[in-house]
Amino acid sequence: MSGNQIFLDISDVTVAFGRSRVPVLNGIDLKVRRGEYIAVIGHSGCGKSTLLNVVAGLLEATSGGVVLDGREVSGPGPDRAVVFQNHSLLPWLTCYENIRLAVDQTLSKQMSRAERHEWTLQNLALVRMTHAKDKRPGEISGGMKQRIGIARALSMKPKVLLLDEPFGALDALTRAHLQDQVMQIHADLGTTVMMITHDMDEAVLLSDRIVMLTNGPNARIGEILEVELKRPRNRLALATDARFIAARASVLEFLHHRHTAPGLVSV
Ligand SMILES: Nc1ncnc2c1ncn2[C@@H]1O[C@H](COP(=O)(O)OP(=O)(O)OP(=O)(O)O)[C@@H](O)[C@H]1O
Repeated sequence: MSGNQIFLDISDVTVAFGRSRVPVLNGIDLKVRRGEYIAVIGHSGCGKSTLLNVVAGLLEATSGGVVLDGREVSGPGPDRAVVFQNHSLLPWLTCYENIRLAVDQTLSKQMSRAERHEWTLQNLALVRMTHAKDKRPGEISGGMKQRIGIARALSMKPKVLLLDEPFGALDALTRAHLQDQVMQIHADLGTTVMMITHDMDEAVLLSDRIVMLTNGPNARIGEILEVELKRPRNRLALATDARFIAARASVLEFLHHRHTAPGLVSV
């Protein structure tokens, strides 16, 4: 990938916690194009959330760094919106107000009050939650809360959407439904996405590339799989698609057999 194609540049990121100083992540190098959908997969505890937190600016790398659209990441910012597994909506605000708060915090200089109202409604519509705009988080399902969380993140017009196992706590049907919505939003808006998942099917269905981390400590990128499936993707058609099955098998094989063999890849 040439220099001017790189939108998100994760460069030689090493993270060590505490006294032992044994790095959790060691020398993570990843170059992401604008609009690319990246999944990060690896065994529990290998450092996926740690990597996402470094990109989010919630955690400082021990060495190495992250550059987004030419600017060094040095703390959290609205250009990197995060959606966590456990929806973090404010329970005393309605769905509309949860999104509106984010809009007011990030876009009040660019948009008038009326425009911010319209933009909030547009983002509710984007995740098909207009009907629940006046409900509070306690009155809606887990899947609906995640949809509001995604709408809130997108409403900030982030350069990168960071998803930390966003569908992990949902039942299979709700999960499938939300994956389809995220695929549609990615197609419509061209958002650059970095998503952590444990789910191989999800990784293959949604991503352009799957970054597979070796086990920690000292986790590295073991392999990067290019998912060469045409978009739009249809989950039913893909279930019997030989390339989908082969990509899934490749991730499975890595997670079962090759996760301890740190082969360095250049990206
Ligand atoms: N703030 C912290 N202080 C000390 N150790 C930490 C801290 N955050 C994470 N770790 C350790 O770093 C390692 C990687 O954690 P991380 O949450 O990034 O893994 P993960 O791959 O996201 O795991 P999972 O898939 O289970 O969510 C773990 O051993 C964890 O205990």
